Amino acid sequence: MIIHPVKSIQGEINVPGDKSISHRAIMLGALSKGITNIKGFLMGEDCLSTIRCFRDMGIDIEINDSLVTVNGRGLHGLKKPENELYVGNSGTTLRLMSGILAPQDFDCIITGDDSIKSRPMKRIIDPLTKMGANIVSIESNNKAPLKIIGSKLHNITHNSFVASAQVKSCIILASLYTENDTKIIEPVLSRNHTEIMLNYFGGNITTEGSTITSTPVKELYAKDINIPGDISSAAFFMVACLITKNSQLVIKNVGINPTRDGIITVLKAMNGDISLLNEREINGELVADIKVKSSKLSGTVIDKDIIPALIDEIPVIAVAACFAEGKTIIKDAQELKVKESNRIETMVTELSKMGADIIGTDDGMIISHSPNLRGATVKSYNDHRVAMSLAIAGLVAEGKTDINESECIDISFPGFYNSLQNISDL
Ligand SMILES: O=C(O)C1=C[C@@H](OP(=O)(O)O)[C@@H](O)[C@H](O)C1
Ligand SMILES: C=C(OP(=O)(O)O)C(=O)O
Repeated sequence: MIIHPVKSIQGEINVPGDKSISHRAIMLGALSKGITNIKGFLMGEDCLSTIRCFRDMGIDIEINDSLVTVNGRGLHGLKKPENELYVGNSGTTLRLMSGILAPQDFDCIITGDDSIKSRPMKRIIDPLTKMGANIVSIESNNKAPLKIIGSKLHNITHNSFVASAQVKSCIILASLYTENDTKIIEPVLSRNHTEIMLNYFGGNITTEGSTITSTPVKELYAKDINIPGDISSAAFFMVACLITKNSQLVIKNVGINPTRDGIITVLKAMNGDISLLNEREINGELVADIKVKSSKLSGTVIDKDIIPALIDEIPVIAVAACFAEGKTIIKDAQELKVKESNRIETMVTELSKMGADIIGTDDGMIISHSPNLRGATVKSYNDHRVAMSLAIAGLVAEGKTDINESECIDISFPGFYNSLQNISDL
């Protein structure tokens, strides 16, 4: 992908559907009795991987333009897949599905691409094993491929060492197949889309602080779902607009769930001119239009409790930080090292090539005011968020930015380049 500097960002856009909610809509639709119609589903590769896996387990899922219809077969309706389940690049698919597979009455193998095979799975193997699951890491390295031998599960109380919605959701989904309450205690409450959607489908999940209690129910019931735009995708345009002169943008219909809205809090703390319009609730999720204007940013400290609410946005926050007076310090974000790439290493390496003053630390980055970025040949390490963050930097760099391995953007944001063209002179 080639990016040239733009004069300004203007207009109104929609971003594709929320990735986390799209995965969950397929999974819970499949496990419910009846038909779930999904509007606003993200047709990105990760979510299509979730569809493929459920089709492989006998779930009839139709895609008609932008409408996805899941013919749910209830909690006990999945069939043994004929082949290995392949999740592609999607950590969410692998970790959430493991919770669904562990209590089935069949065995299967679940695997994915090279990036997936390098990501840690002990964090789900341990609690699932404590629940009575039989999971074998085939290479004995606590990573995928995993062989999951369906077993009878029981409830647990799990103190999670990491605020991870994938770990939490994996355990909640497994707990649907137990008899008593399961409790999960998180260090900080992570994104709660699973809890919201399960309750919407007739489940029984309660949350007090960062303790989640799942009370098993006999059956889930299908319901139609409207998925809002993904705040993680909107983040790229929010930053693009803030750092480009004479710009103003409205991003319509974006999910602003408080467990996801850290990007808004942080960009406002950096002096970003951001306002929320038309706030409303759809299927239990908060939604708004986000209005952004070019701003003179200042540095900030991002740490502790807010990290889970903006974990996927840190690569693009690093770009914003180059344009902020003073220093921006990002701490307590070790989780960045175990995403699609080591996002501390990859962002530091590639943004440095463009002239950013950025230093990697063990748990984050320190970025100093370095607004004179220059175009360069950079690469994404096949990490969609890295590719898109570098593209945003390219919009305000001098000269041409050539991003290698940019196809991975389709994982979460098909049409990203066209959207940029729609709001600028790119
Ligand atoms: O549950 C989810 O949908 C996700 C949770 C987060 O991962 P962790 O649970 O590993 O923090 C996030 O980074 C990922 O993009 C999506
Ligand atoms: C980390 C991400 O996704 P996943 O864990 O599902 O691969 C992401 O989309 O940034």
